[in-house]
Amino acid sequence: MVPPRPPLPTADPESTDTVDPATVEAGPIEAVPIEAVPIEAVPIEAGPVEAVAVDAAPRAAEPESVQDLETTADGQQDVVTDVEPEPEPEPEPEPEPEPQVAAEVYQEPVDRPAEPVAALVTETPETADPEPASEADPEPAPETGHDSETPGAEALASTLLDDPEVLTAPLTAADALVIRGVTKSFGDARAVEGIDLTVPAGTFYGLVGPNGAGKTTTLSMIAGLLRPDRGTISVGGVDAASRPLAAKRMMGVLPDRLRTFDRLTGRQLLYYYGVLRGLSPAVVEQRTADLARAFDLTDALGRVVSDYSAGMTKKVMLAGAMIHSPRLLVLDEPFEAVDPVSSAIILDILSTYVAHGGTVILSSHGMELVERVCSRVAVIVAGQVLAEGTVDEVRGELTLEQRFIELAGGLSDVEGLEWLHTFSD
Ligand SMILES: Nc1ncnc2c1ncn2[C@@H]1O[C@H](COP(=O)(O)OP(=O)(O)OP(=O)(O)O)[C@@H](O)[C@H]1O
Repeated sequence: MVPPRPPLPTADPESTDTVDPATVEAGPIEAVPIEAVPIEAVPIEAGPVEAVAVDAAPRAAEPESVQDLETTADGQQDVVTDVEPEPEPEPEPEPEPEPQVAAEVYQEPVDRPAEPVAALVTETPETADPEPASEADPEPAPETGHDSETPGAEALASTLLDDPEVLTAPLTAADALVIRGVTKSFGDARAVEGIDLTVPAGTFYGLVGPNGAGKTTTLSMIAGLLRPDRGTISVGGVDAASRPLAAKRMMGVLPDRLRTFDRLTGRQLLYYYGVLRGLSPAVVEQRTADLARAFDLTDALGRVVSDYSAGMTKKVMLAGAMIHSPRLLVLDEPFEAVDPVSSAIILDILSTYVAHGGTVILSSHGMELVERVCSRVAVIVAGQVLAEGTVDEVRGELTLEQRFIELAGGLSDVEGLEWLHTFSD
């Protein structure tokens, strides 16, 4: 038998439990004092973070989240996180972060698992990288071997390459990068059409081509940011499709557009670049100081990256690409917007890095620069490699710029712009 329902409560004018809104007089709202609780920055121990593989998606539909699903060859989906984050929504008005927060990151270590990051870097057993995920580097901060205010490229390159993780890295292949038959379309538009490239280890390799030729698309596929429709990419002998984590671990990437967590300070950004790549906070701190001195960013480290100039942003992201001393640097337009002094320093650092066995593949529109520093070059036009080889082989009797213009189809017709000289005022 169903028990009888209790009567519904009726409004009692004397009661304080129920209130007739019509009878309530608005009173002043009292501010309630809130006890401030200090927010601790937590150093995160985590394995290396992989770049996101994004399927062919039109630019307009690029993902907003820093997390993306990476579908593996066997159809499994992995959640991976990108070192190069996607743009954040419009910044809300918020107090500027205190510069000392970054310092607290190092001073107040809290021994607790880094759930957010650990959860982001997952791999299904089917595609799991047989190598153990690199752990936080237990080594103390390495000696930098320099006392001067500005480290020389030699010292910096030695510091970066004198990393036990790198020395034990699995790269044994003579070729740092091998690309075969790689094709990529966006809808009906074929951006890259059956590209073959071979980049020997210890090479400074230049990718040149006119606007829209497919350079960024090619570099994005190498970096694991885009998935090729067809073809294979092998990094240091590791197939990037079947072992994406192992392949990405060997790379440092400067993506085409300067999208990053720009509400962090430069120091915080480099901290996360470092720890997400498995370095200990002490090593990150040391390398941050070295890189900041080299890139003339020391005074800017405490400022939020959104306040940086384009060149400064490029430099701090370049520093982030280098901080874990990768075998291969994949750099999209590293010198664009960078001043001549900084360009010279970056070139010096990269040249010394290459001289010590590192490999650089970069895209650039600076023919003179490519001609001067690159040992090999590929000219891409309309998604195809039209010339490849040593700089001497590619340019022949011409300058690289002349050869480039020739391969790109010559100078465009400037007829029809006579109206430009009529000066409407
Ligand atoms: N996400 C995308 N969605 C649609 N089309 C794209 C996308 N990315 C590139 N493309 C197209 O692919 C082609 C190659 O572009 P890509 O950015 O690789 O050229 P690029 O050689 O790097 O050019 P630039 O020198 O101007 O940077 C272009 O036609 C471009 O419009």
